[in-house]
Amino acid sequence: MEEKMMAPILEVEKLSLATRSKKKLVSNVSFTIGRGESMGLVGESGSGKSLTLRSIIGLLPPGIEQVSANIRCSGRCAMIFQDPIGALDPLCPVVGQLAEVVAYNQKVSRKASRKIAFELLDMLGLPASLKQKDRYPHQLSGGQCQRIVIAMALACKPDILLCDEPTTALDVTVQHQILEIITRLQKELGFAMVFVTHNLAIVSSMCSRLCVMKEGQIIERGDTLTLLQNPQNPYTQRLISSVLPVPDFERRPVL
Ligand SMILES: Nc1ncnc2c1ncn2[C@@H]1O[C@H](COP(=O)(O)OP(=O)(O)OP(=O)(O)O)[C@@H](O)[C@H]1O
Repeated sequence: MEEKMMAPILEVEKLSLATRSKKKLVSNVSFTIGRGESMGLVGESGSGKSLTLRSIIGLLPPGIEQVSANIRCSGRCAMIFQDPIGALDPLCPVVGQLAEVVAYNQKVSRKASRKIAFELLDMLGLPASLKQKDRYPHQLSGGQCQRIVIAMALACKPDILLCDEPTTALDVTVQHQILEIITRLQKELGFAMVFVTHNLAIVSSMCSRLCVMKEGQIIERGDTLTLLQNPQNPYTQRLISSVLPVPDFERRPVL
């Protein structure tokens, strides 16, 4: 089923990627994202989700080549990676790093960039103490580092945010807080989103549309809830049936 069209902010047409030795990694991936829209990208490990996102932002790893693609992005694009600590420079205090991203992207003075960085700290619920004493990434928790990374992405004033499993490395309660922050910010700032995850509960609550990838191709796509309720492709059916149900503690017999 082809997706419904809003004013597109991103169009990916026939994206194919391969290694230098011509091993196909992503084949003919196409999708369109409307302004403010959220699309989930799910599928087995190694199916090409991360490489698809990296292609859009032009950050393919060395050794991977774009064989074909027509990518049209009519706005600013930012990306949040899976490993927040790895995404930060370990040798540079975090507020300094954030201010640098602000200064570079918003073309403002050093002083103004620090002020904007402080506003972003507040927006992301980071400790006010960071304003008095900056800290290195290893001195923050994983959740705090991911908030810094999100703040950096927002400093680019993105029209589209690419999220590559942004909560996978975090514990479940922090995952929930980060997802709430992303949802709130999307409502406030109106950016579109492509959200890569293995978690179908996350896509069902955050994404109106869903693409399922397998072996480098999109094998099924559609409105998220319709697709999850009525998957057509046998792989999607297996993916959905492999989700563990929440235990029904009420009915569990007392041992
Ligand atoms: N730098 C690289 N060099 C060679 N092959 C790579 C490289 N990075 C990824 N690949 C291969 O490309 C394919 C797609 O990888 P990708 O990281 O996009 O998968 P993914 O769907 O995001 O997986 P996961 O859910 O585990 O993150 C995989 O077969 C992977 O082994």
